[in-house]
Amino acid sequence: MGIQMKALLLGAAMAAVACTTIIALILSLANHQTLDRPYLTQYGIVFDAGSTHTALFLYQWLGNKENNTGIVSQKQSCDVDGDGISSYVQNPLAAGESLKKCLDVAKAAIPEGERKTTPVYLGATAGMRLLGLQNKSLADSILAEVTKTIQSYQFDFRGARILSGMEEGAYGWITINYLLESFIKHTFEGNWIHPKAGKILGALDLGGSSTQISFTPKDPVKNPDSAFNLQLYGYKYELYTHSYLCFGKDQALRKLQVYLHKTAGPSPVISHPCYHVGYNLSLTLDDLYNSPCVVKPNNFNTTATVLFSGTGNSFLCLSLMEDIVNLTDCAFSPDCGFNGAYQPPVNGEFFAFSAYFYTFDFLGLIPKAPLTQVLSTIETHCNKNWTSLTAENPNITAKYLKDYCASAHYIMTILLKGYKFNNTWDQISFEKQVADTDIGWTLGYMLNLTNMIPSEQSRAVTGVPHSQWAAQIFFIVFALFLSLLIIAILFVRDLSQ
Ligand SMILES: Nc1ncnc2c1ncn2[C@@H]1O[C@H](COP(=O)(O)OP(=O)(O)O)[C@@H](O)[C@H]1O
Ligand SMILES: [Ca+2]
Repeated sequence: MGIQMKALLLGAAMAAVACTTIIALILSLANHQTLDRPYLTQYGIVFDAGSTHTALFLYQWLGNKENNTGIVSQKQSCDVDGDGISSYVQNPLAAGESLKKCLDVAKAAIPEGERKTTPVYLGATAGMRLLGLQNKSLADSILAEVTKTIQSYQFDFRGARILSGMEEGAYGWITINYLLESFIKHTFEGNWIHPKAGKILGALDLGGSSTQISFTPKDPVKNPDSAFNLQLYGYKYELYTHSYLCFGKDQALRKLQVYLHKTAGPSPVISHPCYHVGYNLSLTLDDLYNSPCVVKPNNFNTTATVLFSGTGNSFLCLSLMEDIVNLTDCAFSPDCGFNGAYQPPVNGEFFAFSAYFYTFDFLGLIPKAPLTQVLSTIETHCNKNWTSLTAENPNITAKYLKDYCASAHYIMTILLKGYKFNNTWDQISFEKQVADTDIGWTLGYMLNLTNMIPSEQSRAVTGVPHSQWAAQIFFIVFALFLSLLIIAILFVRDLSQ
């Protein structure tokens, strides 16, 4: 081949490489720009109206009119002052008022033009579930008041309602697996792939009034009351989920106080093995029995008081837990949780959040610790006297500090003996957040109600995140440079021959 022909071929090759690169760059830039323009950031708000307190979560994602499937993250959260909305039985109006501070925070965080299209949901959990069972009209009037307050803001209000226990469990499971990209994974090359089925995580949520367990069992769920079927990104999941009403941390510890009261003698001073030595708690019988989760004695004197006096006996505290958690009666044996509930054997890894996390975080056992260390840490903690415990933890409110010993033993009882993690303890991680987003049911709830998790895979393609766009550009430039280098080397070698 003549020198002229070689030069011509070389020129053509270089032009081809340059053209391809320019086209790829333009396509990449166009893709990047449609997704990264600030006005395409969309927002969504969910209130978690829990039994002990309400929190607002503000989510954001990049989206456009045609494709509402951007990657969702938490922009901000806000704690509502005061107790949960179910505590406003005497003054439902004030339940509505209590939300204003956080609604103002959200309003300030969302650009004015986006507020009208920002969906707002309020979901209430076990506190309102219990109130609804006791007095439906009172629960409805609280929901009506929170509705009025949210409607007075210029957001797109989409309703305030009480979630069922199954929904609460399933949405927590969706949140975790969405954040961990277990349903669909965004690869470096820009594709969405279905990760290995084995990487789906289970969810363990310990609230104040109820507790949920949700996971995909190895075998089909045998009890239809606990099966939750989902189709996400073209894949079907059969979830086992169960919510134990009245077995949240606070209601369980209330059951324990009532058990101690009912089994104690006539003395108004009752020993409490889960309370620290030196800690005393005085309660009227009205307060003690003021819960739909306990059975009131006949004709009791509501104004009489009892004094729970801490004895700091870790062993006794643990054994008492089996008096409030029924581990024996079950019609589905051996497929049982606790309290007679059906449960297939636990499967895979789990994230434990909410009060599971708070308790283990306080004890320094996060994200996971060997079982022997967990047991010895709990014992050491329970044996501390109240004076030294409060001195060691000046910034922790007594409201929580008094209960970490009892909560820890309650947690160990339901995890090891209730759900039967006794051989799979190392599969549980105690977590609060994934990718700066809180773990709870709220994100899963919003993703579901805004149809942001398509059931078919075809709609799953979303925007290209900035980091990936940068990587694409880098590779294109690098490929161009490499091609030119190779061509130049060939050319120089040819000339010198
Ligand atoms: N810092 C903390 N330390 C210990 N427990 C906490 C802390 N913050 C919250 N909790 C507990 O987390 C639980 C939250 O439950 P919540 O969501 O209000 O109820 P539910 O989910 O049953 O409606 C409560 O038991 C509360 O006491
Ligand atoms: Ca909760």
